[in-house]
Amino acid sequence: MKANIVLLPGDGIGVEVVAETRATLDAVAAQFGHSFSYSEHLIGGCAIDATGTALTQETLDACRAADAVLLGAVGGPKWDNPSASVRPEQGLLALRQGLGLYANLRPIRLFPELIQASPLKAERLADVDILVVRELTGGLYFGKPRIREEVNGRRRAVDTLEYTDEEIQRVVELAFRLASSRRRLVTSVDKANVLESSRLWRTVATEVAARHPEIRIEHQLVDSCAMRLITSAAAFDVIVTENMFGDILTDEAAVLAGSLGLCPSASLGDGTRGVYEPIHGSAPDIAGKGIANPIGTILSAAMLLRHSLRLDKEAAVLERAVAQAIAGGARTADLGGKLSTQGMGAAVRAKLAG
Ligand SMILES: NC(=O)C1=CN([C@@H]2O[C@H](COP(=O)(O)OP(=O)(O)OC[C@H]3O[C@@H](n4cnc5c(N)ncnc54)[C@H](O)[C@@H]3O)[C@@H](O)[C@H]2O)C=CC1
Ligand SMILES: CC(C)CC(=O)C(=O)O
Ligand SMILES: [Mg+2]
Repeated sequence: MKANIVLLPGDGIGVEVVAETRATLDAVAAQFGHSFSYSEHLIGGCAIDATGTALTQETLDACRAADAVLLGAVGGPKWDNPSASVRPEQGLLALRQGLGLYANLRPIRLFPELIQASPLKAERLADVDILVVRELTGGLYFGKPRIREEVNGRRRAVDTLEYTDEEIQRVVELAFRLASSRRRLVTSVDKANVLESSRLWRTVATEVAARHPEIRIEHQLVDSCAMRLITSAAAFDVIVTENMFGDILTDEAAVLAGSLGLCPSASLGDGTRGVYEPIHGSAPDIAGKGIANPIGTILSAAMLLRHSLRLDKEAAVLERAVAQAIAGGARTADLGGKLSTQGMGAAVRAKLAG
């Protein structure tokens, strides 16, 4: 098949992990006789430097016209001035909103050979297989008003956590659909003991659950959820939650896997187009050294093959190649190894045909 893929490497290690993933997608295409064409566009800090804005209309239009988008990461110290009027992260938020990608699927799966890479005891990690469905275009990252001002000599700032019932319903509905082909448990995470928006979330989640009697629902407060992710992660199947809660809980859950650099994601809306990106950021502490782990991005590309291109077999072959490379001892520095980003990509490609 022919597919038009937009690459948005972004900033920092985003550039390094996307380059390695493109080479890996090319290897998949060659193996199965597909033709993937790529166009590369700016987002984040590099877009601010070139154009003054973190997401140009040109980049957004290219993404709208593509079959799928592969993104690295945005941000870095160069653009971190708290008084700056434009920030790299705004580009990513605008892209997600502009493409209507309201659900971010973040699977947390463990490779048995990496159990020792996690600081947690092995017995806490047995049977962990979690899918976090993070709401992506609402909640605290998008609510209005958003204010920063000075009033009577005092500095004041406001962020707003706002949801409509429709925004909650569509993402929770998706979580239930996904749970139906898994272990049939949805954990809806909120802060309903304090937040009005969470009480609406819990009410709507309960209404959605009533339409899916074959699937169990449990409600969990976000603070105790953070604790259970460490003490009893295997008890979770699908977690569905607010934008910022999901952002934070998934970085925590990455510790179960052994490294933030291993974890992929798919940002999806109602159609087949999606944005696929690792859950990590631009990692300024290791950027430019060629040592970032590309596996989170390569596994995001596998999600791209499955969700946007409907290439289930190719996705499975790529995921198997990653598993075999890791089983064969391939390790970047975050996993205690010595492989470079390119070395890890090459180790995966070496297992593709096998
Ligand atoms: N989706 C995105 O584009 C995201 C962007 N960011 C941005 O990234 C910048 C840095 O944020 P941080 O809080 O430092 O989070 P980060 O995720 O960039 O890094 C956290 C830690 O994990 C390590 N790490 C991350 N990815 C890795 C990989 N692939 N291989 C090996 N080690 C890896 C880093 O070296 C660092 O020690 C900020 O500007 C932030 O806004 C943060 C999260 C998501
Ligand atoms: C806007 C992003 C920087 C938020 C984030 O950390 C993420 O999506 O993982
Ligand atoms: Mg994050």
